Formats: sequence, structure tokens, C-alpha cells
Amino acid sequence: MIELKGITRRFGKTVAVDGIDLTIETGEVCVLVGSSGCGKSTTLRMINRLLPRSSGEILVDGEDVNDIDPQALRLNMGYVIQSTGLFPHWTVARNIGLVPDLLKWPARRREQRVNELLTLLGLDPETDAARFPHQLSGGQAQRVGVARALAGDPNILLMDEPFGALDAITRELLQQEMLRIQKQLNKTTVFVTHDIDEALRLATRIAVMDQGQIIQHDTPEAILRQPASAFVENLLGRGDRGLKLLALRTVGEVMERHPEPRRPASDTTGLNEADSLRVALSAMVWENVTQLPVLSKAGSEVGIVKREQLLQVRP
Ligand SMILES: Nc1ncnc2c1ncn2[C@@H]1O[C@H](COP(=O)(O)OP(=O)(O)OP(=O)(O)O)[C@@H](O)[C@H]1O
Repeated sequence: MIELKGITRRFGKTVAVDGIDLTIETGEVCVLVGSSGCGKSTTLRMINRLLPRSSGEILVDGEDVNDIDPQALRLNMGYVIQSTGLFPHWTVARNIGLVPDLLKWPARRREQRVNELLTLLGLDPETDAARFPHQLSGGQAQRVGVARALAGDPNILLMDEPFGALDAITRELLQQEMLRIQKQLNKTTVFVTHDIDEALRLATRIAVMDQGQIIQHDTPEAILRQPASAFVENLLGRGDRGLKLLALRTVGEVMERHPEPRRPASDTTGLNEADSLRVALSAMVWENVTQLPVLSKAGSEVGIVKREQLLQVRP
């Protein structure tokens, strides 16, 4: 658990972070979101002591980070940044093995860990381990950055706009990967972004920041349903917040399940249980139908979703 208590950071006369209180539970993804200059990165960098705080307390599992040796602290906190920070003259394997090396793991264990992480992040140990950062695409480099942050099996991950420089498709792919990996590893994560859709997608809870303060801290659904102020409402975008709400729920949550799986009609479009309600609505509009079958991975029809169920998502 990470606790920020009355944290302030000043740069000269600028108050970058203004007395914030924030608790991040073990295993949750807390996303700090807000417009440029609101104090997100400064907050993150005080947690691993890259920046000293002006006042307040930051506790990790009850211990003040100022009482922990900075190097030991950072070995337990993976850090991923937008520009990856990979060493250009080191191979991918050496970059990922940096922390295991600092932790003095034997060479064999280090190599195994590098291969395991390359596989976890969807890279190929055979071909990618020996490459240099300039031989990677932006998306691949970012995967290596995440692998490096996970290498020493830290309890905490700090991610500062890690997907900010990627094109929309790669970005969405890496967000999906992050959700998959997070389900498996359950790291306590603090994630900074200015992209509200990214925040809604990845967060267990979102902390909305403005001018150095946290103005709302809640689950994505609660923030969408009850924005605390006009500022939060604008950040969410009034035009499509209904669709954003639909994006948070899955077909599996609202479908009418058949007592037994059935054979689907041969020419129907089917949904998966993991599809969002937004995807379901889009498919119904496209197909011009009022209900769609839900198919299992094996292809049998396990239930149906009706359009009116989607439209009742905001009671
Ligand atoms: N090293 C510094 N020296 C002086 N002022 C700084 C420094 N770092 C940050 N600031 C100021 O502190 C405020 C918060 O900056 P911070 O980088 O935390 O914002 P941010 O929300 O992460 O923004 P962005 O999304 O643009 O990265 C800004 O007004 C910024 O100009």
C-alpha cells in the first residue's frame, strides 16, 4: 500500500503539488489523470524519491520512503517512462537484465528471467534479445521498457505516460497487454496519463488532478456517473460519456445465458463475453438488429444480449 499524506512540492514560487492525500491499495492500478502541468509526474517522482518532497509523508507499507535507502527503494519500484530510457549501446537482454544484475542474480537465473519477460511482453527471446534499442519499433521498445521495470519482480510499478508517444493502434494493443499482465501479476501500480480514455480503461481507481490538487478519486464508473465538478465533466467529454460508460461493462455481465449451449445459426454475427457493451451496441447498429448471440470460444451459442439491456446501463 502507498499512502501520500499532505504531500506538497514547490519549485520556487510554483506549487506543483499542493497538499495531496492519496491512498493506493496493494494490487490496484491508480491512474493520475489531468491536463499538462497539473502535477502528475511530480507526484509520481516523489514516490520513488527522484524528487524530494517539500512537505508531507509518503509511506510504503507503513514505512516512510525517506527512511529507505533510495537505491533499495527504486529496486522495489519498477519505473517506466515515455522515452523508455533504454541504454542505446546495450542489447535488449542486457537492458532488461539491469536490475537482476544489480541484485547480483546468477547469470543463468538472469537469462531465464529475461526470456520469461520477453515472452510475457509478446517479444521473441530468440530474435529480440540480441537486438539494440535502435533496431526496435516504438511499441517494441516500450515493451522492453516495461519488461525492464518488471525484471527484479518489484512490488510497485510507476508508469509515467508509458504509451504517450505511440500511435493509437499500438497504444491500444499495449493497454490490452497491460491489463492481461496486471491480471497475472497484480502489481501495485501508479500510472500517469493525460488521456481520460486510457485512464478509464486501465484504472482500478482514478485520481483526477488539477493545479496540484486531487479533485476526485474514485472508480472509473463512479467518476463517469457522478463527476465531482464541471472540470471533471469536461475532462470526461460530455458528448460520449454514455458510450464510455458502456465501454466499462462486458457482455458477460448483462447477457441472458441459455441453460445449455446451442448451435448458432450459421450466418449470424456473434459477440464474446469479454466484449464491451460499447462493442455490442456498435455491432447491433451495424447489423441493424435488436439482439445478438453470445458465442463461446469453441463457437457454441451460450446466450443472447438485447439492445434494451444495453440502453439500461445508466439506471
Ligand atoms: N524541475 C522543475 N523546475 C521548475 N518547475 C517545475 C519542474 N518540474 C515541474 N515543474 C512545474 O511543476 C508543475 C507540475 O509539473 P508536472 O511535470 O508534475 O506536471 P504534469 O501534470 O506531469 O504535466 P505533463 O502532463 O505536461 O507532464 C508545472 O507547473 C511545471 O512547470
